[in-house]
Amino acid sequence: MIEAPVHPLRRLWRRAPRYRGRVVMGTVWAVLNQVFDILPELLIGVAIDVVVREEGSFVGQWTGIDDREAQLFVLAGVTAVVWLLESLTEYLAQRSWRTLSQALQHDLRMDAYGHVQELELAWFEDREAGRLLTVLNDDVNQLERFLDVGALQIIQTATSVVAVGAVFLVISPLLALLAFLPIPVIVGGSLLFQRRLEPRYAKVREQAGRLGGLIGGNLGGIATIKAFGAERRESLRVEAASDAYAEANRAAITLSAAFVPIIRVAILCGFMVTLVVGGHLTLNGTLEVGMYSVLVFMTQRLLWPLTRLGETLDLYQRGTASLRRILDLIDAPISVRPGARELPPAADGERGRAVSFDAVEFVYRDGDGSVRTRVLDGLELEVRSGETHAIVGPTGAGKSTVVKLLLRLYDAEGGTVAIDGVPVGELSFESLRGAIGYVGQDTFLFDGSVADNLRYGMPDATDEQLRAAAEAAEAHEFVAALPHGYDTPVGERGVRLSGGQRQRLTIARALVRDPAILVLDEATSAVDNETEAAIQRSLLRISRERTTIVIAHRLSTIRHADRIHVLDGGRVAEAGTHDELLALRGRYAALWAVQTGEVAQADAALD
Ligand SMILES: Nc1ncnc2c1ncn2[C@@H]1O[C@H](COP(=O)(O)OP(=O)(O)OP(=O)(O)O)[C@@H](O)[C@H]1O
Repeated sequence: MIEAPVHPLRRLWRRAPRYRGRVVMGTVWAVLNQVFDILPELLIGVAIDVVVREEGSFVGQWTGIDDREAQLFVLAGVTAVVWLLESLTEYLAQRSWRTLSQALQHDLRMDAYGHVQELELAWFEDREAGRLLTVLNDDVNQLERFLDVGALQIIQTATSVVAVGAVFLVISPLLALLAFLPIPVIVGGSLLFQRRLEPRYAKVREQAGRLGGLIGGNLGGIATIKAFGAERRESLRVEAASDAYAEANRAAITLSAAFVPIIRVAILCGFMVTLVVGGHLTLNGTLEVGMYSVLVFMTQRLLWPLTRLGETLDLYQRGTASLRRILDLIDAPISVRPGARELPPAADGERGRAVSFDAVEFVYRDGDGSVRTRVLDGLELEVRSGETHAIVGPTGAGKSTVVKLLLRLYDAEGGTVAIDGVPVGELSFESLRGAIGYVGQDTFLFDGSVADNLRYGMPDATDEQLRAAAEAAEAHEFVAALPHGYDTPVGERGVRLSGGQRQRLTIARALVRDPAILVLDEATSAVDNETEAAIQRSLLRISRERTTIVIAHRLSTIRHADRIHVLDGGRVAEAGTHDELLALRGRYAALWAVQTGEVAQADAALD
């Protein structure tokens, strides 16, 4: 049996018990406010009653005051008190709902963002960052609007229908029946509207997400767009997405705009019935004049707020559609969860940690679990503490994947990845990732100063530690020459620095934490010869004190490694020192011949 989906408001109610008291209080203020809001209209009827009925008036009987002038003063006093109470409860209701909506939108945004950060990398690969941004911003704002305005409107409308209905019933059950006749039509029509509007709003949100995703992606890749002269093409794509968004909105608006005029007709019928039938009853003496005027006013009170039902349902629709997306994001299951263990203290005199891959299997999968790419198939690899190992192999062999499994950016599907014998899955993320200094292919820097970026993995690092790390990565010299030294802003993603400078800073950033294991994934792939030589020199220095794993295409950079693993077909095809591998005359020897051969040919061409 398929379980019916739980309504998003119910899901919210269940997950936010700390807000329940505030929702109840906000509702109480809103109900009281509506009651005080209706009372002045009753008082108008009472005033007319004073003028028409002389001594026998309601106020006269109730207070025992005969003088009609005095009766009017009493009435004015009561009116003043009612108005004051109406204003006060209005203030309290508004304040309750608005502060509630602020607190809730903040919490939901933070819950969603916090949860998204916990999700594994594979989850992000199936989604566009811009779409997530839309949920975290637009959807949260939409919900805020509903709580600010819509929730209050719903409570107020419901209260006024019930309160006015009660007054009608007391005064004239016949007229109550007649005045209420349009209500089923209005409510039924509204619900019908709502049902037809819902898919249209879902489409609007969907298109907003697509548009956000496209623009976010384009702004991130603006340099590539410019380099390929693709501005016009991208403008057209954004235009198409923006058109689709406007079109989706148009479809929703066409329907929602028709709502109020249709409801007005129903209200007109109810109003005319009260006017004519009530007037008739008054003329033949069945109904007091004061009562008649109360009922005419009350019909307005009863039916007019229902014209807002369309707008309210609009807010409700948008709000719940957004809430569903936010809650779905918060409830997205996390599949790569941290363990609870800490790494045991390093053995005496050991500066590094041992790393091992034992029969490791790994497959990249699509969101539905189907195989996208089979990468590792029984990988065996061991790095002893303090040694420097290199992983080489043809492009796409799975070298980067190996280190991503070590960092647990993904989880292996079979076999064990371990540090000092402890499977990485059992370690807390702090312990695991705190032990590893990772320099990826993508030299991502954050908007901030050089020092901010260096401190990223260790916020309380001293200036001396930053400088030592920068020196080890041969970055100190160029940083010192920047206009503000370590305080120079690097720009978003480090755009104000050269590729080589960024590369050296990312190495320094990893070193600030003095990690037991240093992982360099193609750290010299995008740099000039001078930078490569600088990184080579610093590598020799920094790798002495820790375990180092280097992934490299240029074999010259890793020829001094303690051991080189040649990855092919999902496993280590050959392993040994540079000399041993050359002697083997296998894959490595062939790769080496190609690379050195190229150098020899280039040299020959230059001669
Ligand atoms: N997120 C991903 N989703 C699906 N397939 C992926 C993903 N990342 C990598 N792959 C695929 O997995 C294989 C191994 O990728 P990996 O990046 O580990 O290779 P590599 O040996 O580091 O390559 P290179 O030397 O080009 O950097 C490749 O075929 C790649 O296309």
